[in-house]
Amino acid sequence: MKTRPGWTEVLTCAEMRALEQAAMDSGKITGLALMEAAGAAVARAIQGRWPLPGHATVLCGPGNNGGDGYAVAALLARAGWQLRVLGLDNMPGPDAAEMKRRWAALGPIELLTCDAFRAGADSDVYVDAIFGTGLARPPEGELAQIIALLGGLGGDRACFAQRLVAVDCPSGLCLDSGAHLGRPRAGDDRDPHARLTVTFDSPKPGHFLERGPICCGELVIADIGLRQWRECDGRALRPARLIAIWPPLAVEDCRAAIYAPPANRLAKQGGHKFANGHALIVAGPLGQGGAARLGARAALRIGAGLVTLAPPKAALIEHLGPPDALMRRGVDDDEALAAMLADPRITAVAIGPGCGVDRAGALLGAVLASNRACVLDADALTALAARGFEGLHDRCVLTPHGGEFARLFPDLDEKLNGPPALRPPRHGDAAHPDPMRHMADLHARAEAAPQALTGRHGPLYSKLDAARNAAARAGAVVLLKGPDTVIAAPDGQARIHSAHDIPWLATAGAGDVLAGIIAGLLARGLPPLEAAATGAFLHAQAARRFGPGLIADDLPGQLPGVLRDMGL
Ligand SMILES: NC(=O)C1=CN([C@@H]2O[C@H](COP(=O)(O)OP(=O)(O)OC[C@H]3O[C@@H](n4cnc5c(N)ncnc54)[C@H](OP(=O)(O)O)[C@@H]3O)[C@@H](O)[C@H]2O)[C@@H](O)CC1
Ligand SMILES: Nc1ncnc2c1ncn2[C@@H]1O[C@H](COP(=O)(O)OP(=O)(O)O)[C@@H](O)[C@H]1O
Ligand SMILES: [K+]
Repeated sequence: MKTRPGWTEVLTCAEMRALEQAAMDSGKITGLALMEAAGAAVARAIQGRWPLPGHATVLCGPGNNGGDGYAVAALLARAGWQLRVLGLDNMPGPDAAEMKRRWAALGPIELLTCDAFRAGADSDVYVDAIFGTGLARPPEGELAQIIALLGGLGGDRACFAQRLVAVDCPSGLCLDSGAHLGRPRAGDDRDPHARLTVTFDSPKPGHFLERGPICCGELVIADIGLRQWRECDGRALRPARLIAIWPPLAVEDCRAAIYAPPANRLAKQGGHKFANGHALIVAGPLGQGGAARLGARAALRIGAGLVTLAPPKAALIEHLGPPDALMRRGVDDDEALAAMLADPRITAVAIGPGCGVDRAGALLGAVLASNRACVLDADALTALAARGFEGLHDRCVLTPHGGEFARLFPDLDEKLNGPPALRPPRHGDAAHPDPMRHMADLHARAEAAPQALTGRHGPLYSKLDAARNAAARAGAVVLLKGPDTVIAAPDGQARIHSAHDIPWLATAGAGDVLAGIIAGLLARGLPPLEAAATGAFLHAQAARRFGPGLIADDLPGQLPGVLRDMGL
């Protein structure tokens, strides 16, 4: 798969383990060196934010995450910090054991118990190195109570939130799903909230999904020496099936994507407006035209060469106002729509916003039969749920919010929102005898059957799993909305866009604008996955640029500024 520069690659926990194992097996890099680099990255991040040495409490768990903790403690102590280290009396793996031994030469290790933790003096910084990517089941007993203490149970939240530094993740967070194991999926007050999370090599899905962005605080992605190895020896391992759109890093990519010459066959018409495509936005009956108009305006602003709004003839009168650039044509039934779509210059269709379920159901067949790139949103999704997926193709983009997703894919929604389905105890991914082969197998399986990959990654069924399964089943791109928007293609490729920083985007009509932006990008010839992912990013950027107080009508007008801010 071609990865464009500027996108941040995301690795599942299994992929991360396989990568580390392959690097170690190559003989070019040792586990101890990786752990030293990980510890150094965390210590550096702490010293960058607390420049004067102070008092730190480091909580070390039973595995390699704990090993990182001992490494951090040793480095901070050497830098003049006063340390208090709490750990377990188990025998960790060899690298963590070595780090523990090194720390033990510098200072004591108290047993990690609730009482000991509570009894200690107040610290400037608390380092959470209890669990990282190896969390396999909900924390229990003493460790669960300590994690709850970190969450600020008893009104201490503010006390910890500003002082908690998480190694890889706040403990208890599942780095594949972004949910806390053993806690309500929506999160509760006991989830630890870090000021800062330092992760290694690549972010994991859980940093962006569900509770992840809320609980991780500032996210630092530290190179621990795997980058160089990956670029040389590890090329074949490129696990780029999953890519996050992360606003600061996506800019270059959007520039390429939007202003690359349209890939559609009309490109040969050079600078003609048709070279930028023609988007058709289907509208609904009289009195319900606002949603489609919002979409049409967005499609124009994002650069579709022409945009036609198609309400029933009787509703044309509702659309007499601006923008004058918008064309209007009455379409009463599927025959009229099919006749209109016989014009090959129409390069994309959006149907659903304000359409009415009956009208959407009546017109859906003509949209799909035209084989055009299309966005199916709102009422078209409800109609689709009743009609079934027949006729969908790989240039369709479905844009459900959670409720529409549940109507379309009730069983997947049940898995996502029902009682958490824990995977059996660890897969032993890292212990695979041939990690190179293992990574290749993971990806070969995903090529053959994308759904085979899901459920293997983490203890919990994630929003990413759900979107991938849905896309594979529908044979279309699925964009599952929310503060974390997941976009998945039938071949298993996926993107994540995190919009936790812009809660004001959750406003009536915002989804209609998104449908219009994606339709405009499709009309311009962007492939469906790129149109959906780039659209989600630009939509969110428009909301960021406007700020609180936003209503959906404000979004299209922000798009020129968003493009300008990106230097376009
Ligand atoms: N070389 C490398 O690989 C590098 C790794 N790095 C670091 O290692 C971290 C991953 O290390 P990890 O795989 O050892 O997992 P970790 O998160 O420490 O926890 C696993 C331990 O916890 C246990 N356990 C799990 N759930 C439990 C529960 N509910 N309650 C109680 N116990 C539970 C589990 O036991 P088990 O499931 O086998 O019974 C196991 O003992 C990663 O996040 C990064 O920080 C970096 O240094 C870079 C180099
Ligand atoms: N909490 C949130 N923070 C940021 N964005 C959100 C949040 N919740 C929803 N969104 C985004 O707001 C938009 C709402 O779309 P949708 O639910 O279709 O609304 P409507 O049907 O009113 O247009 C989507 O782009 C979604 O991803
Ligand atoms: K941790």
